[in-house]
Amino acid sequence: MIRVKVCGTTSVHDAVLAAEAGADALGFIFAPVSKRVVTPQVAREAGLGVGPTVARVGVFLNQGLDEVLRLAEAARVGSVQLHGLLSSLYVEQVAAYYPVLRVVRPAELAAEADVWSGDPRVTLMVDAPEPGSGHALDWDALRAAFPPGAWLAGGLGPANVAQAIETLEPAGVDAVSRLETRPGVKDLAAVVAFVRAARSTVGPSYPQ
Ligand SMILES: O=C(O)c1ccccc1NCC(=O)[C@H](O)[C@H](O)COP(=O)(O)O
Repeated sequence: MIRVKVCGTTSVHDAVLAAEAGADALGFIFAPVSKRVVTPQVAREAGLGVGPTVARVGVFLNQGLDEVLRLAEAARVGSVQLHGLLSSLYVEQVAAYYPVLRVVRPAELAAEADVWSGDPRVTLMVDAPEPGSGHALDWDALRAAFPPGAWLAGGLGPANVAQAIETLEPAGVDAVSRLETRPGVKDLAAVVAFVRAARSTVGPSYPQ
């Protein structure tokens, strides 16, 4: 079944709302440059508010190993999502502590898929070059290179997520800007519609 992640959660209220809408995972952004940055304390409280079945993911952009591990621990997230220009060694070091969603641009996909193929600690997520920008990718152009098990992000929302899933069969989808009334504040109707639209698809045809 397709996994659905709602990113950019900045309050306990929005975390509960997304969980009730059926999200499998919530993203908490700890990159200081983001308009959706959240404190580890709020992320931790939000995690306690949604119960044990909703995964919590700490989201980072070009941040040092110590900072990633410190914030992830303080927030009690279960996995981390790594954006940016990062060495394989760095990703390995983080993966020694947390399962990693490694975010790659379309141009980097083939090389990164080679590096991480068969490594259960690292899952690829293909996203637009600027995270959280709402820019959709050219799914048809990605079709040949999209690896089984990878996730998809980039401009996904209620109106296009089903089409994206049908085209690329990702293992999971992730979105933020099309699910907000303003940066960092969730639009309940959009979150509900996004989860519903993703679930309306049949999901990946390969074994998970
Ligand atoms: O959204 C941000 O502000 C952000 C900033 C820095 C690093 C990551 C960020 N978001 C990460 C996400 O997982 C987004 O959901 C993903 O990039 C898709 O965003 P969108 O195209 O707006 O749906």
